[in-house]
Amino acid sequence: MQPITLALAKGRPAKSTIALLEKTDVQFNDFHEDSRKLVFYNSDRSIKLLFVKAIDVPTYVEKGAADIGIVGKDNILESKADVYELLDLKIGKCKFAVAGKKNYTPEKGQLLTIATKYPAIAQKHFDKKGEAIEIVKLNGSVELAPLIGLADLIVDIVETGNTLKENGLTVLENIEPISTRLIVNKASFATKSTEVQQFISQLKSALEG
Ligand SMILES: Nc1ncnc2c1ncn2[C@@H]1O[C@H](COP(=O)(O)OP(=O)(O)OP(=O)(O)O)[C@@H](O)[C@H]1O
Ligand SMILES: O=P(O)(O)OC[C@H]1O[C@H](OP(=O)(O)OP(=O)(O)O)[C@H](O)[C@@H]1O
Repeated sequence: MQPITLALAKGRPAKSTIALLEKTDVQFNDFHEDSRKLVFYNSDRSIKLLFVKAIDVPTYVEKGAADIGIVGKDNILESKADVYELLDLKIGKCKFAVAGKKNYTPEKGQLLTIATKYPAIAQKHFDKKGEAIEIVKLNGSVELAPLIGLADLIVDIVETGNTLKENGLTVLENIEPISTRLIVNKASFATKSTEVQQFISQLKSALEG
């Protein structure tokens, strides 16, 4: 058996992912999501875990720095990485949506300004609809943009809807559902097929059990 490297996204879904792994034979004994350590090993050192920023996970996997990645679909879509997506872990569930002020209606022929942390996803959504937009890239608190006239609308993650509600905004259009996914490097899928398949089947059993 060859060792495999797993890139796990920091952030909200990390705890649930580790809890899922704990239902398999894969245990990272000294792992803690608040740890400042970035590299962990399972007990027989057959799996090396890299604990990295979510948006970087698809890059680690595409470039072969990790064989497998566990990360939100939002980051997979935004990175446009060329990887295989093989399993939905059904955790970290939320969705992408276009949101804005209630009853927002643009002027005819108006070039919409969209604030978002996810420019590639926003661009793709409006390209599909054949609508030209201008993007304002923000790194957080995106809901503020329509309130202060920085943008007409936002493209962002919605989970409970509380952030929109508390800021007087509403979902105007659903884009697509998001959850945590398992991705695999294309070369590793061929060269480490046994190890990758074994890891995936363990996770599948944990998900079903
Ligand atoms: N309400 C939510 N808001 C944002 N992300 C969510 C939410 N619910 C689930 N997720 C998932 O959690 C991931 C982000 O978690 P979190 O916001 O903790 O990350 P982060 O490390 O703070 O990210 P960033 O550095 O981009 O702010 C997303 O990639 C998404 O897949
Ligand atoms: O529908 P809700 O349950 O309210 O969750 C959605 C909110 O959570 C995320 O923000 P996050 O907390 O990551 O903060 P940020 O604005 O700094 O990105 C997301 O960008 C929304 O703002």
